[in-house]
Amino acid sequence: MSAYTGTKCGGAQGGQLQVWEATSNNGGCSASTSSTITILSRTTTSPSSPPVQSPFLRDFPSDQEFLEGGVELSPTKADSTEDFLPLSTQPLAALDTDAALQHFWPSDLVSPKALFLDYDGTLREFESSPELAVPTSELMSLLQALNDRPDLRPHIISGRSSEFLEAHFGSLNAFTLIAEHGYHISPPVADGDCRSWKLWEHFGGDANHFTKHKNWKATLREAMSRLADQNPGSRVEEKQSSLVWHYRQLADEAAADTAVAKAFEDLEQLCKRERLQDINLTKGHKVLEASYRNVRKGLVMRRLCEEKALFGEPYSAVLAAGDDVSDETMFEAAPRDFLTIKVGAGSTGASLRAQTPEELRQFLWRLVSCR
Ligand SMILES: O=P(O)(O)OC[C@H]1O[C@H](O[C@H]2O[C@H](CO)[C@@H](O)[C@H](O)[C@H]2O)[C@H](O)[C@@H](O)[C@@H]1O
Repeated sequence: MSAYTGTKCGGAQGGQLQVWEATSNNGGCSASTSSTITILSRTTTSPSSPPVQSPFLRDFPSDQEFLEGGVELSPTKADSTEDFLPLSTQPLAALDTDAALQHFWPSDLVSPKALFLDYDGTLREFESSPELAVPTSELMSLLQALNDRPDLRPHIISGRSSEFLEAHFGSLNAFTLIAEHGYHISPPVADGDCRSWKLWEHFGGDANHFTKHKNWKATLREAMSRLADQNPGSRVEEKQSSLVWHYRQLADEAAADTAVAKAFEDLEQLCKRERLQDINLTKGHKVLEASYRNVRKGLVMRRLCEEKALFGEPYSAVLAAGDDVSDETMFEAAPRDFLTIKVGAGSTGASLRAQTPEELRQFLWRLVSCR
């Protein structure tokens, strides 16, 4: 297992490190190259070893403190990854043997292992409306068990609001909670302490405080409300950095598909007309979501992994699981030896697939029990 890390001025330890230039397992194509450079600090990096441009980080604002790209400490193990997982997506059962699991999830290392877990459709089955999809007691026991393992660094990385995540998972003090696809982040706290939330901006990302989102939201809110009126049963959910049109409750599926295709086109046109350039329109599971373009789960996951490494605590393994379009950004940003798990049907860049949230939860219970 290679620890995926990054470097930051003053944070990286000196020595020979392996730079991961470009790795993607998207669509089953993994292309990675690596080169060795000596890193002391950004200012001492030799001009003959320029910062490596990573395709996953190119949307970051110019953050001079970060060397773009990641650092792989033990590339030899990554090379043998394909012995365990071919490039195409495999059933999660491919990790049934202890040897395969050990490769991605070693139990003999002192460095912690991180989990980036999406919520709706991944940890928890869908419901007809967001209010109904609260965590079950079985899910809470699983999350508590992950929380209690000192060698794990669990994260919930969700499209849900910070209020929802805090209300249901705030007491899981070892968890990092990531709301609205990365717009808000709440780091772990000491047991019993209150949580605080920071904008993605504070982690080097470009979030823009929500007051700056007022204009585009005003325009799209009106259009989405019209959609809800025209399609009885559908509704609009508003979060700080996004607007979501939910249509799960439209009974006539064929009519819903037509309405959704038209709605997507209309909203796209509206964004063009009004020059709402920073807005991403995505089709998720029975939702159309308009959100701020520079906040994406993949960027956030990668930056948080890098930050740990920069401060001398690289993860020995990382698992990312999700079911939807927003989770694909995590799979795209993940080096090949991250454990990436798509939940449910549909095309994916993940290495593994669990058929249902239930199957994923069983797998997580297995991780809880291995020492
Ligand atoms: O990133 P996630 O944790 O997967 O959140 C994505 C969206 O989840 C919610 O909507 C989804 O779950 C609802 C409850 O099961 C379901 O009714 C809806 O059809 C799903 O799309 C949530 O309401 C959104 O805000 C999140 O962006």
